[in-house]
Amino acid sequence: MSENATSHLPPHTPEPRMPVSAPGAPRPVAGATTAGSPDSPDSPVSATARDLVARGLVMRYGSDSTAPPALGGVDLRIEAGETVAVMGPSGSGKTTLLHVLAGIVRPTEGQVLWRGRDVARLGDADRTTLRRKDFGFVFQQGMLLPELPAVENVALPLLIDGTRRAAALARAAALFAPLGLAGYEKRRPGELSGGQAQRVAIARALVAQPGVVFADEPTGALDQTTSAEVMGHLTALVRHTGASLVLVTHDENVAAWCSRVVSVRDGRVVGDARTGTTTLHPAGLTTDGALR
Ligand SMILES: Nc1ncnc2c1ncn2[C@@H]1O[C@H](COP(=O)(O)OP(=O)(O)OP(=O)(O)O)[C@@H](O)[C@H]1O
Repeated sequence: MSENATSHLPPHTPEPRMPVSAPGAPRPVAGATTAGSPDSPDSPVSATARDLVARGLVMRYGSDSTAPPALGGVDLRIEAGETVAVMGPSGSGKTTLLHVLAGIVRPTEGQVLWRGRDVARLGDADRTTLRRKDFGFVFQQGMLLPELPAVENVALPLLIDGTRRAAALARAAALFAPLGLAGYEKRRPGELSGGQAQRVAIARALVAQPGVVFADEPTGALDQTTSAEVMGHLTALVRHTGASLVLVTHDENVAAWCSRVVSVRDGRVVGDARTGTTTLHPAGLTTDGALR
């Protein structure tokens, strides 16, 4: 990512308030510090309208009230600009938590507050609009439309939202150089490597400048080197746009790119730690945590 390339990006909000670390490998999660009381969803400390707040989330699939719930009472505040990895054993509720926070499924109990509204209680149409305008998504398999060129895949959220075609394609194309994809705009997904396809998916998730990006095992299908490259691009771009990131992963190397790690077990949050990580681009182009 070059400075010239990033200058094509949309205007961005100020960088999040994180300590700065040197470029290079991300810091290990083992060096994490325990998050303090400001993370309590009820804490007024540093609360902003762009925080995503979960209160008392309970999720039961099906009607058996005696079965253990997938979420057993989750309270969480994700501050604007934070990059949060959600970790935990298989079946612990990570994906359920991500889906509830993103308004993909409704919780059995509890609230998800975003910009003064309870996402969990919005009607279907409002939740769909919210997911389209305010939230971006990256999944393990990029879920790109195979028949469309990469740039049209990226432009899709804007086109669906009514942006004129030329403007949508221009905004989409502006993301290719920062993601190291210059020249790949017209390739179809089948003509891209796994890592390139995931970078296209990242561009699509960010093109509408969402407030929160949700990513479920975004590098789960990639090797370690490609995974690090994709995570570098994802976290750098998210921070550049001022969005928050909520990322589900099993991989500590992936979690280490995030500024905070939330551990989930049996549907409950059992750990919450700051890693101190900020923008760590693989190319080491920044020394102050900012993309220019
Ligand atoms: N659609 C569903 N219907 C019924 N039960 C479900 C559904 N989705 C998840 N569950 C159950 O909810 C619990 C939590 O599942 P979830 O997928 O959230 O866990 P996870 O931590 O993301 O797991 P993994 O790491 O294996 O993806 C599990 O017991 C799972 O079987």
